[in-house]
Amino acid sequence: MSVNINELFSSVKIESLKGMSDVEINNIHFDSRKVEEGDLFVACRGTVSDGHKYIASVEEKGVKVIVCEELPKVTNSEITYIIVEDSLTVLSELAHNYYGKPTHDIQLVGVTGTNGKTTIATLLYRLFKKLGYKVGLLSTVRNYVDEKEIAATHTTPDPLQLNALLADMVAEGCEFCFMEVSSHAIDQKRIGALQFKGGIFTNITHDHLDYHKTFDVYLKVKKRFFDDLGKTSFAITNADDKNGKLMLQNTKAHKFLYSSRSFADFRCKILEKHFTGMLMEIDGVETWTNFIGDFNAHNLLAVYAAARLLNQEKEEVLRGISELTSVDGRFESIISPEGIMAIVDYAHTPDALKNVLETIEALRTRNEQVITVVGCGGDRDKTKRPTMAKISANLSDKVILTSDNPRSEEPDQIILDMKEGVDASDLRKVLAITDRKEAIRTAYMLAQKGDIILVAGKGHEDYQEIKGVKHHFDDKEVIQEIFKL
Ligand SMILES: CC(=O)N[C@H]1[C@@H](OP(=O)(O)OP(=O)(O)OC[C@H]2O[C@@H](n3ccc(=O)[nH]c3=O)[C@H](O)[C@@H]2O)O[C@H](CO)[C@@H](O)[C@@H]1O[C@H](C)C(=O)N[C@@H](C)C(=O)N[C@H](CCC(=O)O)C(=O)O
Ligand SMILES: Nc1ncnc2c1ncn2[C@@H]1O[C@H](COP(=O)(O)OP(=O)(O)OP(=O)(O)O)[C@@H](O)[C@H]1O
Ligand SMILES: N[C@H](CCC[C@H](N)C(=O)O)C(=O)O
Ligand SMILES: [Mg+2]
Repeated sequence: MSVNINELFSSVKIESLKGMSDVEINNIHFDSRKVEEGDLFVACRGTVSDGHKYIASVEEKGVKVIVCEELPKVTNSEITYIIVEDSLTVLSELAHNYYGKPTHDIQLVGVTGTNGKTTIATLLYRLFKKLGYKVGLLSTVRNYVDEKEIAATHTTPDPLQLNALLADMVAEGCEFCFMEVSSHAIDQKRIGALQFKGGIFTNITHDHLDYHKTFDVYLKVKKRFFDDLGKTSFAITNADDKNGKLMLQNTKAHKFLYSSRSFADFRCKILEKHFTGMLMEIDGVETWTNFIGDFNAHNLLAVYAAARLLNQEKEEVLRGISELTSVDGRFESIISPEGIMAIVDYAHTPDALKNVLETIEALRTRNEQVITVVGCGGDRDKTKRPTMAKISANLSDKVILTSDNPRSEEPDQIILDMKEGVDASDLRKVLAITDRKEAIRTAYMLAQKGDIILVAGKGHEDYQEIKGVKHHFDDKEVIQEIFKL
């Protein structure tokens, strides 16, 4: 596709320009390795490197236009240089323009928060499919352009992939798209130019402090998503989260609260809890749901609120919600022939782990043991390691500390970092087995009929990244093999 740069920059603030202003380009790239002759390159400053360092290499490849924050010392007269204040912001605008401003033709709803994004976005996608619409989904687990599945590499894709997917959805006739908005995506302006019909806030607890450094910065980054919503959008927040209301403090959007308490615009109550589901009262109507855990009651209420604000009929929405089932790797249970229950859950933050273990605790009927198998990812927030081990030991009868995705780190060191957090009185409950499969096998050997094994942290993931290499690994597959199912 060839595009004139005047069209491409129609909505973009340019600081200065050197070279021709009327040029046609083929593609936009922010990675020098992908640039081909006739393309436009946006030099972005990143967390590890700086795109400005690769300007010479894209010039050699025959790039036509370079967008940068500062001119290189030596410029090439055949190239147009466009100087901008912030390349990342401009990249997202160019991507949106290049793909025909897709969010002007689809109702886009973003979900942000530490936990619950995949659950809510996926359930909204499934609900709207049930309601008869063509729908798009952008999530950690997978992306969908209506029924066409596209593998996901990030929770929120980069601006080029993101807008290409949205344009695909528009071309396919999708009326709605539900997407996860990660804090990294807000900070890196991946979603910069998108026009959202609505935003949903789930909760904010400890995660990603490796990237954001402090909780306060993390909070402000999340809030920016709501600050930037337009006047005709809606913003829905969890009033039961300590920072729920703060998120909407400066938004121009119409504000709505969801909560288990009576003052909220959207309310729910849990009437009964079972291992197979919960009987809830949602907006005054008794509704059976196939989910368990107070956190899932909040997730379902957020789904309900968004569907209602997107003008869907109350009864149809509630009927649809009662038919929904759990999302891949989120509280999925597998029972062994002798009656041992394994639960696979993507809990990879302290709050998620606490919620899942408290949910299990609330459902325990006899003296079953709870055995938790858990690890923490390498090259990510190290400060959550001791807390996750402490929570596991506090709320389980036995804990096997193991590997998650160690990435480039030493697996045993991650386990040691975790173990530091275990209370002295709980140490006797804790084993350390580096190999995740062996850890799950040991949990099975320690378990008896009726016991519950929680395998936390990897959920839907089908790989384990050790020393930078991804190996096939799927918690559910491993459990099925060990259970001889
Ligand atoms: C830390 C982080 O988020 N990094 C993301 C960021 O990369 P970066 O800009 O920091 O990359 P960089 O290596 O510093 O390079 C700077 C610039 O130089 C360019 N470059 C670099 C090398 C080269 O040879 N040529 C070249 O042009 C790069 O393309 C880039 O534009 O921008 C890239 C494009 O959007 C992302 O792919 C990349 O995600 C990395 C791979 C990643 O692992 N991110 C994770 C942490 C992430 O984003 N996670 C969240 C989920 C979190 C949650 O669950 O809540 C997500 O949304 O997936
Ligand atoms: N509303 C919630 N509040 C707290 N914990 C939750 C909530 N919903 C889900 N969880 C827990 O968090 C885990 C991750 O849920 P989910 O994948 O929906 O979150 P996410 O926000 O998409 O995570 P990620 O940041 O990795 O994309 C679940 O497996 C469950 O343990
Ligand atoms: N979206 C999360 C995924 C963590 C999943 C866990 N299995 C790990 O690898 O650390 C993150 O980027 O922190
Ligand atoms: Mg997710």
